[in-house]
Amino acid sequence: MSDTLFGPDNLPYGLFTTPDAPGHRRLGVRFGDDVLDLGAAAAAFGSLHTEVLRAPSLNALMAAGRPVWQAVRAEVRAWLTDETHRETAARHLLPLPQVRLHLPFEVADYVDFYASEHHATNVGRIFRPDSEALTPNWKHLPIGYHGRAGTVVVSGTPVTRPRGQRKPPSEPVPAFGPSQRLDIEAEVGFVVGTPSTMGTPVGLAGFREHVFGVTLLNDWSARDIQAWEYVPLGPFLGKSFATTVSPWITPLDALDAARVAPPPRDFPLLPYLDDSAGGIEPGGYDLRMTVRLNGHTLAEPPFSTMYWTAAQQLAHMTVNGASLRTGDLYASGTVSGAEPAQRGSLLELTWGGREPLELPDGKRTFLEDGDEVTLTAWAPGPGGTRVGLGDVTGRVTPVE
Ligand SMILES: O=C(O)/C=C/C(=O)CC(=O)CC(=O)O
Ligand SMILES: [Ca+2]
Ligand SMILES: [Mg+2]
Repeated sequence: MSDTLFGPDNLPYGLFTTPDAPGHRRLGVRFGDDVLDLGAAAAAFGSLHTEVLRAPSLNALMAAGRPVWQAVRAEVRAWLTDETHRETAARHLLPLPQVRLHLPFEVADYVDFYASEHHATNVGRIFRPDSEALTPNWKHLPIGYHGRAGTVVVSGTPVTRPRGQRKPPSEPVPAFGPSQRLDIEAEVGFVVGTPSTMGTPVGLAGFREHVFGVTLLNDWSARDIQAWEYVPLGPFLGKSFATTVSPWITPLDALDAARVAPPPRDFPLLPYLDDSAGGIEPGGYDLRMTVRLNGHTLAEPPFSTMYWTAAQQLAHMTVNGASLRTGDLYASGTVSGAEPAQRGSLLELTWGGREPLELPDGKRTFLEDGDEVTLTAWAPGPGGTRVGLGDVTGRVTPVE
């Protein structure tokens, strides 16, 4: 078990059904290549938290708050690892191939940030070659936009090629049709558990109290639709057709050994974003991501290079008094490192489609029908172990 990505220091949460009871959604914890049926195990062990663990989504546990998250995590770990409990727990373990995984929580609001300096610089150069790559606000606040919560889907859900308006600069009027520049964005999503009160901002120190866990996320993006529609209000239909998340939500506590300081800041930050003061935990996470297209590795984006941290994004998102709801999902923004092989989108990897990638199955700029994209990631765990994030996969299907 020591070299698994899903050992006793990880224990991510998911939601599953079995073929004999397809309508009965059950919470599970991944352990190696098995799923622990949480509700059944909780009842067998007489857990105080049986009710939230028998709920048909993660929202009840997420809303219960950090003390309950910590208590449940300690219990589950004991069930799976203590000699006295293992026999009982084994009765509630199911092999992964025998279950179907579902979107594990009800998404409330969905927000996407733009926090990689390398990504933002690359996109600025590609989309706005005649302007400064970074806008004047970029290093003073984490830029974000509101996405579409209802089209967040679980890994494995097919993604239909979106249709829309597109207008290359060379054309006088827009045309309508299937996107010809369908892209991916390799991101990390943060899932809010504990809600907050309207009018009361959540400071940097509130991150651990409010954020339940982490998921990999693919922010599918139609670059031709996006480039024509986004001025002046930002991304809209170019991104709202689908966003894929992992079926496994990794608890923040599983990523403690992966915490790192973010890159040095180029400007002093306003107090509500300033994490250089004493007493604030390092806000970065050392997550090593891989992007694959039809099995070929395209890039290895390093999350540790993100300029803005998830704690700063949460503080910014609430500084105006906006409240948090259980199930709010906010994404980091595309993760791109300094090296070309660390870029988290095809837009950057092919420099706007001008430099096709040479793959074993031919040249590639943007996604073709039938393409399958997979994001994976792991983080350093305690004592030299590794903590895996759940994979995020999606295949592009043609539009009728
Ligand atoms: O700079 C732009 O015009 C647009 C950038 C994006 O694609 C928005 C986005 O999703 C941000 C990100 O993933 O980092
Ligand atoms: Ca994005
Ligand atoms: Mg999206």
